[in-house]
Amino acid sequence: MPLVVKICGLSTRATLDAALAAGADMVGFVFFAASPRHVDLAQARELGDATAGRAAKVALTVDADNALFEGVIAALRPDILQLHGHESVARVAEIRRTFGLPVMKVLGVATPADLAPLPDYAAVADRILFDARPPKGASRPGGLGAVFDWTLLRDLDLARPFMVSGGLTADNVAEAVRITRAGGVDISSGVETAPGVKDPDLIRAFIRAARASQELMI
Ligand SMILES: O=C(O)c1ccccc1N[C@@H]1O[C@H](COP(=O)(O)O)[C@@H](O)[C@H]1O
Repeated sequence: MPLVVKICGLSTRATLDAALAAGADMVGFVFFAASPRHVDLAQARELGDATAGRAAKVALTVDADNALFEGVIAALRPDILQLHGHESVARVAEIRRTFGLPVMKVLGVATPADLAPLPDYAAVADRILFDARPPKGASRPGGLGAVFDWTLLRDLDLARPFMVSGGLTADNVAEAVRITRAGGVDISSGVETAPGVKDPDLIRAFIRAARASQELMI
């Protein structure tokens, strides 16, 4: 299976176009006001229209209520909902049922204990995304450029597709894929020159390195 490459936190037409032209499989848009990558609904509509079938659109939310989902879905028309907060297993199932869209639940990882809820989430989510668990008091639960110990995912036996994120760059993505055998990779900070400022050259370099990492595994 080809590696799924997601570029997240896109907020301008130029960087979205760079990600699409470079062959991103998924493009992510952040709906979380405290994030430097937050987009409003008008931006989401414009960026969503520009994506138009060239990649899967992912709406990233953090403990969102149904009203926010309704607005985001109407504006962006996402293909996947990324749940990056403390959504319970029941809430994940409810979101999936209510909005009729695939959901990708994020699990923050720092120690083996963080993987304990994995079977329950895997039973209700379409896809799992592993990210570094944010430090206490962090201003946001992701997009911090923090790496976790990928060996915690070694030999993972999961009945769902899973992706890895957290501090990925063009330089370390091959190692992350080699250790975790993830089916996909997701990046935000590692393709930026400052928080929220995406760089087309870094986007291209990351996608190239991610694709090359898979060739190394065959
Ligand atoms: O990008 C953000 O600001 C953000 C805000 C709230 C939740 C998640 C966020 N980002 C996601 O975190 C992971 C890892 O990002 P990074 O590559 O370490 O910067 C990724 O899914 C981002 O989209």
